[in-house]
Amino acid sequence: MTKLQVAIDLLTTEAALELAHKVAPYVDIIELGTPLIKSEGLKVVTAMKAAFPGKLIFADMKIADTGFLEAEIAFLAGADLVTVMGAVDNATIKGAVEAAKKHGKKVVVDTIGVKNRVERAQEVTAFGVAFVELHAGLDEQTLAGYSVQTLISEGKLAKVPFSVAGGVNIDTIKDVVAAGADVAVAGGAIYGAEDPAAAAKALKEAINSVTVA
Ligand SMILES: O=C(CO)[C@H](O)[C@H](O)COP(=O)(O)O
Repeated sequence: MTKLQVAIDLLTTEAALELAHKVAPYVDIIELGTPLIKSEGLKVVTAMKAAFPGKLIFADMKIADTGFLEAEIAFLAGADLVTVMGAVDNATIKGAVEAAKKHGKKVVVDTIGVKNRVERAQEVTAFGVAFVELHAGLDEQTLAGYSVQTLISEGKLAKVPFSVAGGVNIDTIKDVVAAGADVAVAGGAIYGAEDPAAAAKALKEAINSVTVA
């Protein structure tokens, strides 16, 4: 079953916790977005894990260097999953995976800016990462011609564990599930909704309505 991940791209711990309390019944993974972590520090990760010990806490660190060190500080703060950039040196990804093994946690590779996402997804999967995030960032999503369908097609081709992130919403989430994604990531479609709980519930129901062959 595809998991639903809420990406919290808000800027304060208070706002993040308030949103998480509304949507937690419908999501499997709570992501603390990169701007949130940069704004609040890793104490937001600690606060979220303390509030939701039964949820997977995803720290979107977007690690680009010192993979072991940066992954370890996020794991020690309470993260279950951390992101490392797919575009960086393999040594950084392998270092983060080593830290994950030491702490019994997981690494996700984020493919923002990667030219050949399918090939890179296959390469980094061999390093022992949990899954690869086929991802178009918030800036890329504003460019003319952007479509989340590109990421969905790449997921089908890659044949490795993957998530899709980049404007996933109620109109596209069933395609994400049908493509075999392990995780569907929704940020703006939840925190930007008038009723975030209703939006998260609808996304979860859409996931549940799809049976993957
Ligand atoms: O990691 C991110 C930006 O770098 C976002 O959290 C991710 O893209 C999901 O948010 P949205 O659904 O609004 O695109």
